[in-house]
Amino acid sequence: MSQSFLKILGENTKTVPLTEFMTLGKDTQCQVFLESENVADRHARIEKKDQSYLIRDLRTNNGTFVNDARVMEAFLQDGDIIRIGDRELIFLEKLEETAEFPLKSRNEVWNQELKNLGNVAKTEFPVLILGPSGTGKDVLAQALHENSTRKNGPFVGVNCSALSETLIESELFGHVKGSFTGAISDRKGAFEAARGGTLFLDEIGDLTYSLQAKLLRALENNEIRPVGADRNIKTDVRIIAATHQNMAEKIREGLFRSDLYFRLNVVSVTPPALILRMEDFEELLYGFAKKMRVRFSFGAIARLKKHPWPGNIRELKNLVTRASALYPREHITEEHIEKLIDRTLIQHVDDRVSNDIPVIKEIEKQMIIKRLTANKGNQRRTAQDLGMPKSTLHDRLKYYDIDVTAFKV
Ligand SMILES: Nc1ncnc2c1ncn2[C@@H]1O[C@H](COP(=O)(O)OP(=O)(O)OP(=O)(O)O)[C@@H](O)[C@H]1O
Repeated sequence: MSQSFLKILGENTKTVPLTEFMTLGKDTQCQVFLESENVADRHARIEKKDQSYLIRDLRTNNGTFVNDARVMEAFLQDGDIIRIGDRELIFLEKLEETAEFPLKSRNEVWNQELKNLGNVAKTEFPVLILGPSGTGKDVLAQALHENSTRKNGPFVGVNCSALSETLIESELFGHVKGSFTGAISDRKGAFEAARGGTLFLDEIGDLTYSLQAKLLRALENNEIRPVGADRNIKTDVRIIAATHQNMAEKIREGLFRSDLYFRLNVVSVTPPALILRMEDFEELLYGFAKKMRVRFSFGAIARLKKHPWPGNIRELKNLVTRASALYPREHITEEHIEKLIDRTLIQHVDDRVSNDIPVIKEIEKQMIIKRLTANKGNQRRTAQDLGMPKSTLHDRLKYYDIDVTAFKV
């Protein structure tokens, strides 16, 4: 029998290989340490019997559950869900093969998330892509589609902020002739157009409240009703949604329905701001420069690296496009850069970008917390992983009020 594993679900899901004999509980001596109030010190035991694994409850009050049935002992089968107190674990006979994902990063944290997306892509789960403008949410949505089992079906994108309420409703669900002024013939909506494929709902945070209710109904029942129609149509789409808005804030302000948010947010991913993944900067720059046939001097690149990139990858791409248009066949130097940098974004900090700043901070905070957790509070390794000097990490910890001792085990 090949190596079996236990996947411990939770905020920091981890997978541990099973040995001949393991105890599970909240005593730190347990091989599988489960920190939770409803878990007994020594709660259950898993032992290898012949070629199988047997789980035994250690006479606890709360009990041990396998696939929702309380058990005193049970042989485990691949995919069984074990519940102990409020912790859930999955028994895996072998690890799933990791599906490749075409997007990669030199930033270790982001690269790990991209790797996980290879597996996410293969599922039917909705994905919510959050984060600042220009970070590649659209690119990510397309990559998810192209690596899904629906890749031979259509990828249909709808920008939920671009049109009036009536037009968006018709854009999403379609309409029948005469249902509103201008509806001169029947029209299929995006749900229909994306049948068998992926529907990408961009700027979902801008969807009006009444359309949020209609979208929720469509997702819950897998059916839609075109505007003016008297019958529903079954749908067959995978949903990917994206927004640069701070959704927690929108929900708090009563502008976004939490029930729709939870439907969309089965898996969420936040591409980091460019400034937080500068390890990728040169590769991105060279990629754009090659396509647009411009060359940058070392001095120019050094100058570009000092720029804060509030418009993220889009801003970088635009700068290279501007360079190729303004200085064709020239070698771009530091002097050119001063003229090429888009100061409107830095000086006036337009509304979208200023709205993004809390999001950027939240992403940075979450990245720091993730690395501190993985490194058990080790600041040197955390700073190294995040590609920042230790002194910067200290400043950030103070700024975000993160207590490092909480991560030490
Ligand atoms: N990894 C990448 N490699 C190359 N180009 C990229 C990458 N990610 C994004 N881009 C380019 O950057 C630009 C912005 O990307 P995209 O439109 O996906 O961002 P976005 O986060 O969806 O922006 P918005 O929130 O404004 O819709 C696009 O021109 C895209 O082609």
